[in-house]
Parts: sequence; structure tokens; C-alpha cells
Amino acid sequence: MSFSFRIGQGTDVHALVSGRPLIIGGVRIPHTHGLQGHSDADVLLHAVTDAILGAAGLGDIGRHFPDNDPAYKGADSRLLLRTAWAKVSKAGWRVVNIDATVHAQAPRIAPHAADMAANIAADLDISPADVNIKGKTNEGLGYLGRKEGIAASVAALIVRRDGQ
Ligand SMILES: Nc1ccn([C@@H]2O[C@H](COP(=O)(O)O)[C@@H](O)[C@H]2O)c(=O)n1
Ligand SMILES: C[C@@]1(CO)OP(=O)(O)OP(=O)(O)OC[C@H]1O
Repeated sequence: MSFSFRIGQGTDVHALVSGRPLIIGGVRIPHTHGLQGHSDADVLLHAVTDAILGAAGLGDIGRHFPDNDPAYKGADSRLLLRTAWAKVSKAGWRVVNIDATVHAQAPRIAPHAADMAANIAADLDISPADVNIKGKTNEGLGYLGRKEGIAASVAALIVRRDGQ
């Protein structure tokens, strides 16, 4: 029996604005500002979605959920992630692990990392132990350091038994 492994990577960035809730990894975090976007602007889930789609060779989030489609206005990004995962798993893939970094000068990510990992693991049908979430400041530098936005970068490894 042989297996094929593929890696994918995803990145995303959204602007921080007042008057929006801050939702990262499906966790609503009390904060002065939230992320702007067509959907709920969950920067981490968008990067995870791109990473699994990329690993499977299925394009990107905008191809599957166009940001000019009214259907996705205010969309819950967990639903988008689950929909993308359904397409990837239909092609026979399983996720081995997810490693993610949220680039945020503020707020702190560490207190919420376990809840974010639990959400992502539930949506990808894996164990929370296979999802690692890290927070990093930008050391005050650039647009991230000025708290004008939050970015995320994600690596995903997927596996499929050959012949499927
Ligand atoms: N938004 C953030 C930023 C950082 N952390 C935690 O602090 C550690 C040090 O971060 P530096 O950017 O100063 O290297 C980092 O490893 C995280 O544990 C965080 O939780 N949230
Ligand atoms: C999530 C989608 C959904 O329309 O919109 P946004 O919330 O604007 O997010 P972005 O990462 O800029 O683009 C991807 C889109 O698919």
C-alpha cells in the first residue's frame, strides 16, 4: 500500500477597522477593532482554506467563494472552510496537520489558540493535537505593527492512499 503526500500554504490579510467584531479561527475575541471583509473576515480560516485547497490543487478561496457574490456577504468562514474541506475530502484526501501563524501586534493570540485549534480540527475532521496555532507581533514595524491589519500564514499537509 502506498500513499501520496501534498503540502499547501495559504496567506491572508484583512484591515482592522472600528465597528466590526474580531473573529479569528472562529473565535470572537473582545477587542477595540475588528477585521473588514466581504465575509466575517476570519483571516486565519481564510488562510487555512487556501492551504488545503492549494495542497489538493483545487485553486483558491476566491475561486470557490467569489468576494463579489452576495451569497457570501457576512458569511461565517467556518462554513466556507467546511465546504472547501468537503471538496478536498471528496477527492480522497485527509489532513495530516495544520501549522498556522497569526501576525497581530494586538490582541494576544495565545489565550485563544486552543479554541481556534479546536474549531479548525472539528471542521477538518482531525484531532486538535494536529492543529498548531501561533501568534506573532510584527515588532511594531509596518502596517501590521501599526495595528492597521492582521495577517495569517498557514501550512497544511494532506495524504491520500494511491489508487483512490
Ligand atoms: N499577537 C500575538 C503576538 C505574540 N504572541 C505570543 O508572544 C510571543 C512572542 O511574540 P513576538 O512577536 O514578540 O516574537 C509569541 O511566540 C506568542 O507566544 C501572541 O500570543 N499573540
Ligand atoms: C472570503 C471571501 C468570500 O467572498 O471574502 P472576504 O471576506 O473579502 O475575504 P478575502 O480573504 O479577502 O477573499 C476571499 C473571499 O472568498
